[in-house]
Amino acid sequence: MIKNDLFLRALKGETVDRPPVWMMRQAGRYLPEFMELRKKYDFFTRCQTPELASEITVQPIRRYGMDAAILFSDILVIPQAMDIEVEMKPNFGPYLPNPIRTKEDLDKVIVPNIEDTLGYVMEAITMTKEKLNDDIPLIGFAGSPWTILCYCVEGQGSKSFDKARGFCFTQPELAHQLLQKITDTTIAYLKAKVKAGVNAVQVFDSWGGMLSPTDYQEFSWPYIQQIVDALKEESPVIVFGKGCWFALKEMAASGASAVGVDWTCSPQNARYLTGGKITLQGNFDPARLLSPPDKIRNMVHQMIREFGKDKYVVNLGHGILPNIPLENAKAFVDAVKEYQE
Ligand SMILES: Cc1c2[nH]c(c1CCC(=O)O)Cc1[nH]c(c(CCC(=O)O)c1C)Cc1[nH]c(c(CCC(=O)O)c1C)Cc1[nH]c(c(C)c1CCC(=O)O)C2
Repeated sequence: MIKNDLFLRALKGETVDRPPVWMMRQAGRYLPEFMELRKKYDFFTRCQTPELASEITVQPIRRYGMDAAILFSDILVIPQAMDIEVEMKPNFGPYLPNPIRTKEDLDKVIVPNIEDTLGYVMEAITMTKEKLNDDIPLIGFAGSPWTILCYCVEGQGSKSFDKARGFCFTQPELAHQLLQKITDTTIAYLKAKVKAGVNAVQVFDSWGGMLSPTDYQEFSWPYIQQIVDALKEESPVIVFGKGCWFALKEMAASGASAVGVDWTCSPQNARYLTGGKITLQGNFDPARLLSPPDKIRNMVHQMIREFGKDKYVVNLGHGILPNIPLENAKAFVDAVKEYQE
């Protein structure tokens, strides 16, 4: 039994005194105690060493007391496990030296055995659960197949992922084969995470908003739906798509427990588009955490009033920025905890 189960209750749509709060990318981005570890260990060493990954996961909890923890890892451990080389270059971000562009490239991509390739993630979950001591739930995550394809084809981050979209539109059969391999791997991976102890899973479709609504229905949504179908009996699933307000209706009807919203969609519009029944998560503009703490407090209270305190998880509309002052992140979490109707 989890002592503070506010987050899990909100995912079930139960009535709560105040909504739960956590922040996307809360682990490993802006905390000084994280920057210390970052100096000593490279990125994938941090991911692959359960002692480090679990420590980084609980750092923000110790400091701010969020209502849920998210496991420190990365969405790109999936292509890595599929035999696609992934590097994390300092001051550059992800770099995949052999991107997938042809049938020959695709044929080399495997659907791996999860225990053999990603067993270290399960060990990190076990160790994190021990550290959390059942105080709060632990969230596991994966990228959406489309978002993973973006990196596999582009070979690096991008403002518009033109090569990835071009690959889908010139070689759609190959694109669908790659998306299916990623989906099969992701389903096995998330099931293993649930078995290892995570209490909910979130699918990040960070680049879904790069697609037109029509192309989204072809290249992103069906694969997320497969993941929801495969996981929903075993765990609550949160679906988050950046820039995907046009897909909120499908997301709400998918069987997911909650739907993430970014800050370009108002709470009222998000409730309208999702039909008012499903739990929503979001949607504070991450750059708004640069406002003074008093302003943050007022804006958070306003946001809760607009979403409503029930069927709601307070979060940012995307990941926290690395340059957010510590007291501003604290003001965000505290504002939720002091909220009263
Ligand atoms: C698109 C995406 C990635 N990774 C992720 C996404 C989806 C969420 C989103 O849209 O923000 C998800 C992610 N990445 C990381 C987490 C861990 C948990 C957490 O941050 O709360 C999570 C949930 C650690 C990380 N992943 C990465 C870092 C920074 C690198 C480092 O610490 O050396 C961390 C802490 C590297 C990474 N990984 C990725 C990029 C683009 C980068 C470089 C830029 C950046 O800092 O975000 C891919």
